[in-house]
Amino acid sequence: MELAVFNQLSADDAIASIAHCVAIPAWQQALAAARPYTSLEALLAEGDRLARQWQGTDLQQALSAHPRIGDRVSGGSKEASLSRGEQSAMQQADNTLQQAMLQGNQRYEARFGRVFLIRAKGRSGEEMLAELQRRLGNDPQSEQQEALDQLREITLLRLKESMA
Ligand SMILES: NC(=O)NC1=NC(=O)NC1=O
Repeated sequence: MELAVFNQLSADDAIASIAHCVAIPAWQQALAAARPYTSLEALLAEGDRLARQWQGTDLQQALSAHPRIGDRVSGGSKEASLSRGEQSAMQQADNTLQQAMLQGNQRYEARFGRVFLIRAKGRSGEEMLAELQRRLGNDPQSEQQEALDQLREITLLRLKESMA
């Protein structure tokens, strides 16, 4: 969408146009409320600033819209199609990698009590598995911060794409 179009939408339409970036209504509302933006850079900077305020509860809220890495992403929603694209590397993964990722995801969920979240775009399956193994060693506080950073990366990539 053109930035100029985004700037002049109604509040509800502006919120709806960026809702797929992350399932955190407060972020969507605040980003829409800070319009008009003079440039894409200004929009991305505000999206980043707002995302740096996220806490654990925001992470839980957002994870409802993020399928496990490697799971078949079903559904026709915009989020589901974005996830399928972002996680495309896992589609080519061989059985061994798929199994290792599934096992890693289950270990991660048992340890941290939530889905493992990683910015998948641009990463191979092997890279994501390595990151999963590394992060399994994190203490809960450090891991929450890493997950929040990854959520912010995914969100800003989606925001940038939607305004391209
Ligand atoms: N569990 C996940 O990390 N999911 C995802 N990462 C992405 O980059 N897109 C997703 O849906």
